[in-house]
Amino acid sequence: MRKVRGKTQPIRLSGGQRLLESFLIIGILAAVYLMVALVSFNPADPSWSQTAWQGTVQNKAGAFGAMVADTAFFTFGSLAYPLPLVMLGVTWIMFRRRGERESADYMIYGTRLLGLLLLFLTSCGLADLNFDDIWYFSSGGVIGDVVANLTLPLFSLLGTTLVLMFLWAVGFTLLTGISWLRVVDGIGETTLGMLGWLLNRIRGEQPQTLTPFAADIPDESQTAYAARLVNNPDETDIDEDDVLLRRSERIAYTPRPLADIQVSDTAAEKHARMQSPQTEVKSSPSHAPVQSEPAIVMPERSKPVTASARQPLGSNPDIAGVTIDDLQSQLAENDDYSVYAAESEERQADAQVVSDDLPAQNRVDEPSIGDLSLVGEAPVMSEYESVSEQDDTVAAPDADLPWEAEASDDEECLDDGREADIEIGVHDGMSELERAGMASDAEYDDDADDEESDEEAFQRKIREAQQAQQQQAYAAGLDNPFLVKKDVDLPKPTSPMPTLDLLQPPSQNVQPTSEEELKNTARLVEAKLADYKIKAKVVGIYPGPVITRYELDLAPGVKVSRISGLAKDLARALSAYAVRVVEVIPGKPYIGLELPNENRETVYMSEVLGSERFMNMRGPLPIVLGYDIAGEAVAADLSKMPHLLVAGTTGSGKSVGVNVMILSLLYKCKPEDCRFIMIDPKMLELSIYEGIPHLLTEVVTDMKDAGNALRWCVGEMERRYKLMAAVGVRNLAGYNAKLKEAAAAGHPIHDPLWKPGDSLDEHPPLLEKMPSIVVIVDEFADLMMVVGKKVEELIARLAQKARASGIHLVLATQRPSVDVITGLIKANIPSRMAFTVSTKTDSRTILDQGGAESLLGMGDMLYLPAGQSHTIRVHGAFASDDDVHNVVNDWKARGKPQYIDGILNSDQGSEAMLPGETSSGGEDDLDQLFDQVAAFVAESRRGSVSGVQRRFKIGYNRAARIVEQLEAHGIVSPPGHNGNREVLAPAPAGD
Ligand SMILES: Nc1ncnc2c1ncn2[C@@H]1O[C@H](COP(=O)(O)OP(=O)(O)OP(=O)(O)O)[C@@H](O)[C@H]1O
Repeated sequence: MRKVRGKTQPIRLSGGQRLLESFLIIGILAAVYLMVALVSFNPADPSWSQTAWQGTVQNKAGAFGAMVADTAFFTFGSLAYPLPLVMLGVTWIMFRRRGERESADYMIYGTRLLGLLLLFLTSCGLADLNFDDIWYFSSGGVIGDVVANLTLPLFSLLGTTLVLMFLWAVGFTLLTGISWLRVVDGIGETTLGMLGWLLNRIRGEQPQTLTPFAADIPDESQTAYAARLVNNPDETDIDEDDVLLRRSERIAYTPRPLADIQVSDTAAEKHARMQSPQTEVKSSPSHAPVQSEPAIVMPERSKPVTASARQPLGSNPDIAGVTIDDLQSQLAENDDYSVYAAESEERQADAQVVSDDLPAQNRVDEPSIGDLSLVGEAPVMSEYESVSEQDDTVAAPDADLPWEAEASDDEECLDDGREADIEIGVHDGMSELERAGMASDAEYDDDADDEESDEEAFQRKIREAQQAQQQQAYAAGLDNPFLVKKDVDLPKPTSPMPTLDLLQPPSQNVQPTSEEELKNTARLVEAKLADYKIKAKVVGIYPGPVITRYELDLAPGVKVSRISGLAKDLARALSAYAVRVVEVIPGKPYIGLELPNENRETVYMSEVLGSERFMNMRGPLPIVLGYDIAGEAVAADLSKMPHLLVAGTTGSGKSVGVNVMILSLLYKCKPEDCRFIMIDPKMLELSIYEGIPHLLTEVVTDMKDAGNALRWCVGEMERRYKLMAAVGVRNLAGYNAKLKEAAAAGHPIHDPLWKPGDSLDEHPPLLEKMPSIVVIVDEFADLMMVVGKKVEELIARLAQKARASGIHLVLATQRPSVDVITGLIKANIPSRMAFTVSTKTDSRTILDQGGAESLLGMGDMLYLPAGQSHTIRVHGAFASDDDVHNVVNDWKARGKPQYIDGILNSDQGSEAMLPGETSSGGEDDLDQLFDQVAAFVAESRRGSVSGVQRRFKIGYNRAARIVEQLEAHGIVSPPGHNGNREVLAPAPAGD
């Protein structure tokens, strides 16, 4: 069954699907029945053409079966036998298409019908002419009789047979749409493949002697030395390392099938990827020795390829004409490839002269489309070739744009005019190669920097260790320098805000994909889609830091859903980790196919933070996310989101993503602009921020406190709303602007909500600037589990109203299930960020659409901005723990946090209470139900929270609080080992 892969079918079928499935079942039944009837046909049974009044019916399908079989034989003759198979085939085809709602193409239906008719008529006619009759039926049935009778007088027996055969072929094509040319191609290809295999096997058993420098050097058997060897066969003092002096059988090279050759993974993968149907024939093993001939320059030739040889096969003019001794001495002198690279320019010039003189077969040509099979030959490259290959890319100082430099050559070798149609994208006026090139130029400098910073870090640690030792160690073992907190003696930074040098500098060491490889992949994509009968043309290639997008122009009538369904098959066919299909590219009539790059670049946070886009952002809460597929920085404003849901499986890069957001805020916002409440059930991820002046309260790790913190936010939100109403503004920015304006005008605004007695002041205090508050919850599912439904209500309440009051939520979870990301939460949090998830359902839970299951992990994400339906693929920026530490220490040195005490208190005042909740605070403020619960507990002798919850129909939190109050009043004992509490109060009298 051709199931649409990657798509989970709905459990219940639609109306049409039900009918089709019933049709399938009935079709199978009818086919089986007909088969039984035909096979057990007995000419003596009563039927349309036979009369019998008595006796039992012999046909196993009964009297009806006998009639059916008789009719079938009468009509189609011996061709009645394949009828059940045809029936089965037709029902199966109809059934398997049940998921595809293709628009009715009457041309196709018409040709199919015509084809079927032709097939029937010609098959019956041919059977009638060529087969023996069965029983009393004509072998072609009545149809065959008619056809034969009509055509025989016109064409005679031979002519009729020929005409019918050709018409049969026409009918076949009309019905199935399979081209005979393809059939012929297929047969040819299989035959060639088998011949090649056979030849390979045969040749594999006969070792071949390959002679190096075949064109220039006389066969060694013709040399005087060889003659001496022949004369003195016992001579043993031959230099084993000398390729010319060794006996020819010592360097005998036995060609083996490619699969047997030990190759590096990369080479094997490349070979697999590059093998397109068109190139398979060309890559027949018979080419191998011929192609590898120029490469047999070194004795090391037959060694398996080493790591240094994992380079794409390309032109290699340097190697031509250089003698073995030259190369060996160079290698001995310069085992550092960079030195070799420095010399390559000079040698290139020399080599160019020499290579012009060389015989044609000794030159390695530019790889062209037809040479794709050569890629599989990578294992036969010598180390020298790969080194000089590196030279080609590394030592091209004056070629700014390597692709452009090679473009003219490439255009020449692409004789196929359509190549020019493919646009290889450079979105930002700066190609992928340029970026990587710049990064690799900077690499050497970076190395030096790295060394410096390592040294600095080391010395810093030593200093800290000494300081720690000087301090009185308050407990043995706790004076370990690695345990001591680092916030002592931090020098105060001089810059107003943290600088980018606190972050790891970008250092890319990634070989970008060549233009040729991209085009090859594009062709492969087209070929693979053609295998699935999808006609599409690659019209644009956009290489990015992590993936490359191929834009496809689909043939008219091809539905994009077919390609989406094939995502996994395509990934397999293209040997890719995952393929994501972008069904709609806004503003373009194409679809996108996103394939992971072979070499993935890391997106460093310092790069993205330093981007023009982020630098120029003016919003109140700017954050960076990473790079988009084209390598452009993606930045957003949290205040516009205004809340964000982050989800992805464990290890997908959520925490790094959240850290990047926090760091971006720390880079742009002062504590008076933005404050954080961080909730971290995992106790590891956000605790690192403890002590920065932006915190409103210490990082919350206890989930009960987390509930209180959210409650405080609700109270703060209500307070802010009242203030804004009193000041007459509609949002936080307006409020802050108005305060500033009033202060500048000499009329600072006093708190209009202040009442005497609220504080010890005589007059209402002045209103102060209100910062935005960002509430970050690192594992939201934990919070939901521990605190329960209340959290959902608090979050929903905050999410609905908090936007204007400048309170923003960032909720991260690794469990994107509907019990965590509930409808209520989803409806109120419009911005979503999905990292890799395991299933399409999870992706739908987060984004309301699939796609996140095809991401590549390590910060690869889909970002759905508020109010949009198109996701943006972003490769998340990477911030290491050291980066976070540095920025945190920088802020810690600038100031201490001023925590607000009440945030984690359970008594938040009436404003933070949810509907139906009552305030219950400290010891003196007993819950309204306290007396009743005390009476109940004393009477029932059970002091469990759940008992109180059930009896009084109250939430867990409140019940737990009341029970704690009972404990404080000595009515119940503290919980024992098993969590049960003993009732200490005496039972009521009369019990
Ligand atoms: N943007 C990125 N670039 C490169 N590597 C990344 C990126 N983001 C994450 N990683 C890598 O993935 C690893 C896991 O990331 P992270 O800890 O953020 O995952 P997580 O989803 O938070 O997992 P968990 O839920 O278990 O904490 C990181 O240690 C890092 O090596």
